[in-house]
Amino acid sequence: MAAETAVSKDSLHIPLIDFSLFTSGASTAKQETARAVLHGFTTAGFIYLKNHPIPPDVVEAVFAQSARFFTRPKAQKEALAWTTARANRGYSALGQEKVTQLTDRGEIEKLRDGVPDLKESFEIGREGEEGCPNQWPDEKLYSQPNTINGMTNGVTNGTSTHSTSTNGVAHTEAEAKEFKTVMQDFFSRCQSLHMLVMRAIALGLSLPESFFDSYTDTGDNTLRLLHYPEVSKQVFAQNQAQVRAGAHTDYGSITLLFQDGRGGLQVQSPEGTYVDATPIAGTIVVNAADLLARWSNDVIKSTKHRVVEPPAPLEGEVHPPRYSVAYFCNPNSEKAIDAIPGTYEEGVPGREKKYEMVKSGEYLMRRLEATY
Ligand SMILES: O=C(O)CCC(=O)C(=O)O
Ligand SMILES: [Fe+2]
Repeated sequence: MAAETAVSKDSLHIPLIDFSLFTSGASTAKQETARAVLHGFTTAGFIYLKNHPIPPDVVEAVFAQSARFFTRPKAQKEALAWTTARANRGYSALGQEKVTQLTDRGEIEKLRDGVPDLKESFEIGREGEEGCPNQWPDEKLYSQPNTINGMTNGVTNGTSTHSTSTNGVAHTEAEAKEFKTVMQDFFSRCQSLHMLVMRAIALGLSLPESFFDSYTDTGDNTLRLLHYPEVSKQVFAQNQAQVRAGAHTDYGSITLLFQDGRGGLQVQSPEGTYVDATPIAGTIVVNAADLLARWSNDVIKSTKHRVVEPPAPLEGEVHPPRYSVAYFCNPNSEKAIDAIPGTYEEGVPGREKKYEMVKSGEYLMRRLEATY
């Protein structure tokens, strides 16, 4: 059987799918798996994948590098700051981004001032995109000794052995290079997985398996490392509205979400309640996002989700930090996105095409500009 169940509550049923049956199964199993993937996206908007092509040690290395990155002194992280929606790369401090469904800037500002999200993040985009360099620590922090010398936190100024320290543990230039290597490798593995999941969707929709390939091969995607710092239980107790990340939908085609074991991710059920999307070791949570919902004439669902106080019983007063890694996939930015064949029928009431054609990159930019 292709699918077990990962989450089942309040009419929200998120399947747990053995993806190896799609990537290397016999043709019947492959077809069934493709249907299960599509079914998950047209009902819950979410699936969990196990036996996927990204090896556990690769994911572990990404989490280790991410945790280490966030221990860098604040001044260094700020030297790698996220700058513009067009670039969409770099570091965002706690409370800077408020993910929300609102598009009015004034309303977003008000929200942000009220209850900031308790998280910091670092975003990495496709390498080599004209005018949008990644904010790699080895390039930005170590190549110009003066930049780093001006910072408040300890830096050893040697000619070839620049290192930076937090809590006595040095961040070396070699380590910064290793960070880049690990993230670039992971980025391309996730890019390939995006293509595979889109192939499963194509097959599930009875389209040629390669239907989406020319939409997904550039890799105009964003890798986001997320750190939700440790937080006292009191913070949640004192403010009912306090969350680690506010309820939102994602913008692009799909998101690949890797979470640690802490918990706190919740998905909105058809009944409107928020249901725990409990971590399952070795799996990837994959959700459909807004542009894919639009592209599929809303056959596929982009479901709201959020990150709240972890549900696990807590010893002591402080919730430990939580780390997650989200890989936001988008159709190639220059592609025109118009309803997928078979998801609409002109002249059939309730089945008409609902949306105008939109350019992928322009759609994403509009959404990002409203968020930051
Ligand atoms: O940290 C998580 O588990 C979810 C993050 C998320 O939904 C996002 O960054 O869009
Ligand atoms: Fe999200």
